[in-house]
Amino acid sequence: MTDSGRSYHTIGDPAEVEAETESLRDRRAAITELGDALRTLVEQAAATEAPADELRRAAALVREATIPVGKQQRERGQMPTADDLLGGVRMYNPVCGSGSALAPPLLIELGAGGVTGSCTLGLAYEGPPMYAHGGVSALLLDQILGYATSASGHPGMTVRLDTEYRAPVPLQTELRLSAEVVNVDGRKVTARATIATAAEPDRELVVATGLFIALRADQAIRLFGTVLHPDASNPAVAHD
Ligand SMILES: CCCCCCCCCCCC(=O)SCCNC(=O)CCNC(=O)[C@H](O)C(C)(C)COP(=O)(O)OP(=O)(O)OC[C@H]1O[C@@H](n2cnc3c(N)ncnc32)[C@H](O)[C@@H]1OP(=O)(O)O
Repeated sequence: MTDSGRSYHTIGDPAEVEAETESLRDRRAAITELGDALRTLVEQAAATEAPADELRRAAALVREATIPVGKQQRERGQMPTADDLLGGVRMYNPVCGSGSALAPPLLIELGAGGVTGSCTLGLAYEGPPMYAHGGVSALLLDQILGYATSASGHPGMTVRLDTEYRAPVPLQTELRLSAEVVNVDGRKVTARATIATAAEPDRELVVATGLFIALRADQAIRLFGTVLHPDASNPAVAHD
């Protein structure tokens, strides 16, 4: 991989490939390190009771931190160079990505017949006092439903998400999510997912049913062509 990280699917000397792999691993570790620091910042900023002068000092430090991070930015049509779209590596996914300050992150594992997830939501995700915002629950559920449909061999896009809030989701509490595909009808895939606490995994706090539609080839190309099929029109592809 080049230092700029623009191309790591290279074929060549094994030693060089190993070095590239190590470089990619190191960059992903650094992205995760920054993500961890940002998550701590976001959580502490949501919980802070510090006085105004301390908050202004912190704001100045954060503004300074944006300088090195902002130096090399990608465009919308470019995948992050640390990602592996087909391999399922999405470093900045806002639910699972270890590089995303927005992601709790949700850790997802593939299991027999479905997928399970775990995370703990801090005060930054608060909706009703002490409990998670309902939109955050829907976000987690949409993601794990998407994983379940993909893992079953029927990837698609969400066209409908029905969410039933049975009890509030507590913050600062280890959560367990699970999802499984319940029906496949041509391009339409239906899956069910739940949120519970780790302490009471059978007590369903939020239950969602998602309808996913598998994209036709022409739709996939129309929506994602530049990133799925890199060519000369794709600014994400290095031509140097
Ligand atoms: C391991 C790695 C993991 C990786 C895991 C990654 C997980 C990511 C999870 C995140 C998922 C997302 O957020 S996805 C982002 C949010 N979703 C979107 O932006 C999707 C926006 N929607 C669309 O672009 C479009 O609806 C398409 C392209 C998906 C489908 O369009 P289409 O092909 O024209 O579909 P269309 O003919 O209208 O409908 C096909 C069939 O579905 C039905 N249908 C369509 N919409 C609905 C609906 N809302 N409610 C009920 N039924 C519907 C129609 O009646 C029809 O049934 P019949 O007549 O055939 O019976």
